[in-house]
Amino acid sequence: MSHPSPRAAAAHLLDQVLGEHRLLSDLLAAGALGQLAPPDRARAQRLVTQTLRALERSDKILAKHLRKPPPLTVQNILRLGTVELCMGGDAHGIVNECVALTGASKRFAKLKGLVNAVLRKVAAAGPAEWAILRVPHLPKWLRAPLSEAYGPKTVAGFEAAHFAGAPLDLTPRGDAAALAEAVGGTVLPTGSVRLAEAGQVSALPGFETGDWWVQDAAAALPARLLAAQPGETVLDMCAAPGGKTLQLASAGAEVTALDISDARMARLRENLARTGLGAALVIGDALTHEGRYDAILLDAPCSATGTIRRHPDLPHARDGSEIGDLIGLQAAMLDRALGLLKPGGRLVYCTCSLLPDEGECQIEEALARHSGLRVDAEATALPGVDPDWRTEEGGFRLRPDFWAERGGMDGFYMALLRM
Ligand SMILES: C[S@@+](CC[C@H](N)C(=O)[O-])C[C@H]1O[C@@H](n2cnc3c(N)ncnc32)[C@H](O)[C@@H]1O
Repeated sequence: MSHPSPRAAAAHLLDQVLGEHRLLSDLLAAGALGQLAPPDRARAQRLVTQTLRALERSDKILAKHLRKPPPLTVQNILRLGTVELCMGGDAHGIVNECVALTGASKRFAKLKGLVNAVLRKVAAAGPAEWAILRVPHLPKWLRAPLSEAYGPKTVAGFEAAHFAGAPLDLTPRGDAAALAEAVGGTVLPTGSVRLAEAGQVSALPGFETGDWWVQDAAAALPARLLAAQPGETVLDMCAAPGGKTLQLASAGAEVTALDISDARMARLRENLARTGLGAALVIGDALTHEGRYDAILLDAPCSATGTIRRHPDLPHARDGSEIGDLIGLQAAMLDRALGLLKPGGRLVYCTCSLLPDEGECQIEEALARHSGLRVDAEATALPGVDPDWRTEEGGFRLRPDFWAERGGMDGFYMALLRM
């Protein structure tokens, strides 16, 4: 059986993201690139993410050469080819394969000539036009609420960070400096280790022995804020795939890792096995979970709008219509979690969202609902954390435009609550 080329696989993924509004992470987890060898898989993934990041630019360039948009599949082949051509790819190979991809389908074969003619024009003039086009904007459903919350200048900074993509961050299990030396990375002020180029993660030194795990520097901070102590009982309430569970377990806490998704829990199990760390795994609903804990980490399901650097499909696959339900779920989970704390217990609430409705506002509203609840603002004075990141209600807000010179960070909100 012949395997698809990385370009063919990337074009098919674009069809599913842009036509069926599927998330790339779901498609990949379901084995969308399973037929490809690891280097081809990495190449297909790179092609699709760079095309999604630059969609606005490619559409602008293509619009000059098309009287009306072709069917989505052909449009996606053209987008893929345009982005590759404008980013310095080999014109001959790109044009030929895009024409062949169009011809591979009976339905679209008649458009081979169009694809050939358009991409030849793009190859000639596209790269110069590309260089002067603006940084792609977020779609309106997200740009409007972000502009209202942060102002248009800050949102432009987010967009620049999204367009630049993300480096690879590792959370060390032991000494950060030793890990940085072993993998050729740098130690960030908050203790994560950053590599400019991801490469093949499983080939990095210390992968097999579980000396580190992949986790954005921003995502590593909620567990540091909770500061679990050896022997404490800690519930990681929405745990999978488990970056934060690993941090809590490596601090010596007795961790219960709860998540509703069987498939995501399987990844948590693999991560624990690789690192040799221990946690009790429970597949279940946070809203009905019982127990009593010294500390709880609630990394609630959210719009994930803080992770667009890494997931450029999200603004295109989503339209914001699910956010209202997510906000309701987050508040219900927060209330449930507070009821599971032992007297004097503490809870970190966090979301990888840029929307204040899923962060700052959740805390303000929880404080209004629960008398005796307070935010521990002093706890945000963690090593490497910039005081400017602190927010009025006592938590902190991380943004993709922070640390721009170092390669940015994911957007995140977090606060430590005490009963
Ligand atoms: C933001 S992710 C968690 C990421 C994780 N904490 C980490 O650091 O790797 C949110 C998780 O919430 C889980 N989830 C969604 N609804 C849930 C529910 N009702 N009960 C428990 N888990 C739920 C999802 O399956 C998802 O894994």
